[in-house]
Parts: sequence; structure tokens; C-alpha cells
Amino acid sequence: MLPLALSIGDPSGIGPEIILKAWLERRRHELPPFYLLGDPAFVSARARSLGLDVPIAETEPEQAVVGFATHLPISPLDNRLTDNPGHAETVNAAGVIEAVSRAVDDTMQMRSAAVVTAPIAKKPLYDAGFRYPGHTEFLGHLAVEITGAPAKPVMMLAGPELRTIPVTVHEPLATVPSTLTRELVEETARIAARDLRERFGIAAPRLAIAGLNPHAGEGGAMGTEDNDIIAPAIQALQAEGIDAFGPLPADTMFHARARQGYDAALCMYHDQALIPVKTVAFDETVNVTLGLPFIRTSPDHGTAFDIASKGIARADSMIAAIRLARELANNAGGVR
Ligand SMILES: NC(=O)C1=CN([C@@H]2O[C@H](COP(=O)(O)OP(=O)(O)OC[C@H]3O[C@@H](n4cnc5c(N)ncnc54)[C@H](O)[C@@H]3O)[C@@H](O)[C@H]2O)C=CC1
Ligand SMILES: NCC(=O)COP(=O)(O)O
Repeated sequence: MLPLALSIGDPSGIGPEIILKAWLERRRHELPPFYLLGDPAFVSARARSLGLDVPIAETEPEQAVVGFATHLPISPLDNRLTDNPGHAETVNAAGVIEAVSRAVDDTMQMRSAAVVTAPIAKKPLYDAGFRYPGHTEFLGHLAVEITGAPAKPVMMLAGPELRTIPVTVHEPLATVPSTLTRELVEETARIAARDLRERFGIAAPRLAIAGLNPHAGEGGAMGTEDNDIIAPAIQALQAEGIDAFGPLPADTMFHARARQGYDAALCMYHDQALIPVKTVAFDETVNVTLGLPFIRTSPDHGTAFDIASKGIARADSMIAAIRLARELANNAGGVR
């Protein structure tokens, strides 16, 4: 069995802490072996300052499974990381990006089974010249760079009771309507249906498609995108045999009874998708990227700078992300 590759995320946030805590919880949660792409000196210092007794060892990915029971394996980054909890440092951008790239490379080279990313703050990366809105888009870029084949990454938030998929992802609200096209809705739904079938083992995924406007447009009186873009996309998907339905008024599609009627909800913008799923299960939900030639999961939360290095960060979502990555890798035919 291959280990999972974990990227350290923003060193100023809670990423390092929840990874250390996940390792300490490895037996209780029966976690599969993983290794961290990080700076060993930084990780040791953070563990000490948090009072967490985590032995670490510099390890090649190939050796990570062997020592996982006794220490946290770390595959060292070329870039050093600066320790300044709660304050994003642009100087750390190179190491943060290297960790993600190396985790992807290890996975594509079959040195690891899947990528699990700790949260990154976007702004310090942008300030350092990073051109991608977030992991999701960067992972799509890496996939294309490595394979030479087109890849369309699709974000899905997967919780115990609800899965949601934003069709537009890191898009300012003001430009959502002009970004939303029939093609984008269809492409996102096709990838979601395929990956829910092939990766999650759902034979005939039911996709509930949200409208964009109040009351899904109220027959065109409260906005035209629902009738002009979303409804024709749903008809095309249905004609292909995909069990898609809507456009549904978004305010009434997430309550407990409504959730029984679908396997995933396609939402038209970031907060339409992320507010319901984080409200229902903030600690257990996992961010999964669909549409890639490798598996990637992440906690649903961000860097939580307000509590960085205070010792109170919960590792539940990171633990759920590790467990889901292993499950998806197992579903991928046992190759990994
Ligand atoms: N996958 C990723 O890389 C993600 C990164 N982010 C980034 O994180 C940064 C901060 O984002 P926010 O909107 O403030 O969201 P956040 O999730 O970092 O924090 C929101 C609130 O939840 C609390 N919280 C979050 N995770 C927690 C945990 N594990 N245990 C206990 N409390 C927790 C925080 O203390 C804060 O009060 C942004 O720069 C954003 O870009 C946000 C979401 C995902
Ligand atoms: N709010 C979700 C989020 O920002 C995560 O994005 P990504 O970095 O996983 O693309």
C-alpha cells in the first residue's frame, strides 16, 4: 500500500497543527500511513511550541509506510519555512507551492496514493506572483502540465449528509452571471456524474441543480439565467441519461428532507455551495477535487489565522480528508 502525500499548507495557519494532531490520533481513527511535505526544522519547532509529542524523521516517500507507526515521516522541501503564527508571510509562498507540486508529482509517479492538502491563504501567494485562485485551479494546471491532456478540476464539498459542487468557484459575486454558461453547467455536471459513479461507487448519481436567482428566477421575473442557461443545460444532461433535475430554488433545496432526494447539489456560485455544507457539518466535511487524474482531498476549512498555534484547532476535518483520500484510492481499483 502506498502512503498519502500531505502538503503543509500555510505555515502561519493551523495546517501544521492539525497534521500533527492527525498523526497523534492515527491509532484511534485507524488512519492510513501518510507523510508530510514540509520543513522538518519548522515542524519540530511548531510541535514543541504546541506541546505535542510527535517524533519526526526525514523520510523518502518509499519508506514512509515503514516508520509511520513510530514517527511522522517528513519529505523535506527545498524551501525553508518561517514560523510566524497568525501572520501570513509572502516569503513562505515558494515552500507552500513546492509542497503542493511535490505531493502531486509523487502521486502521479506512484510514490503516493493520493494528495491531501492543508489549507493555504490565497492572498500571500498572489502577492508572491501565484497566478491561480486556489488549489483547485492550480491542481488542474499541474495535471495538464504533467499529462499533456486537458483537465477540468471540479470542487466538491463532501459531508456525511450533503455533497455540494460550485459551478463557478473562486469567482467574485459580481462576475458570476457573466461567467455562468450552459457549457460550464453541463461540463461540471458531466464530471460530477462520472466521478460520483467511478470514484464514489454511486451507480446512478442524482444531481440536484440550483437556480441562480431567487425562486429560480420566478419564471423570468427575477432573473433570466435560470431559464436561459441552467434549464437548457439540464435538458441536455437528461438527454444524455444523467439524472439531473432543476433548476431548484436554492433556499429550499438543502433542508433535511430535500437532501434525501439527491446525491450531490450543483450550485451556481461558491457561497451557495459552501454555506449549506459547512453549516450542516463544518467539522466532518471534506473538500475533494473531481476531474483530475489523481485523488485530492482537503479539510473544508481555511487557515484559521485567529487560532493559529493556540493548540485549539480541531483536526476532525483533516482526519476526514485523510480517511476519504484512502477510501477513494482503494476504490481506484487497488492500484494504489
Ligand atoms: N483549502 C484551502 O486551502 C482553504 C483555504 N482558505 C483560506 O483560509 C483563509 C481564512 O479563511 P476564513 O474564511 O477565515 O475561514 P477559516 O475556515 O480559516 O476560519 C473560519 C472560522 O472557523 C474557525 N476554524 C476553522 N477551522 C477550524 C478548526 N479546524 N478548528 C477550530 N476552529 C476552526 C476559525 O478559527 C475561524 O473562526 C483565507 O485566506 C482563505 O483563502 C479557506 C478555505 C479553504
Ligand atoms: N472555500 C474553499 C476554498 O477556498 C478551497 O479552495 P482550494 O484551495 O481547495 O481550491
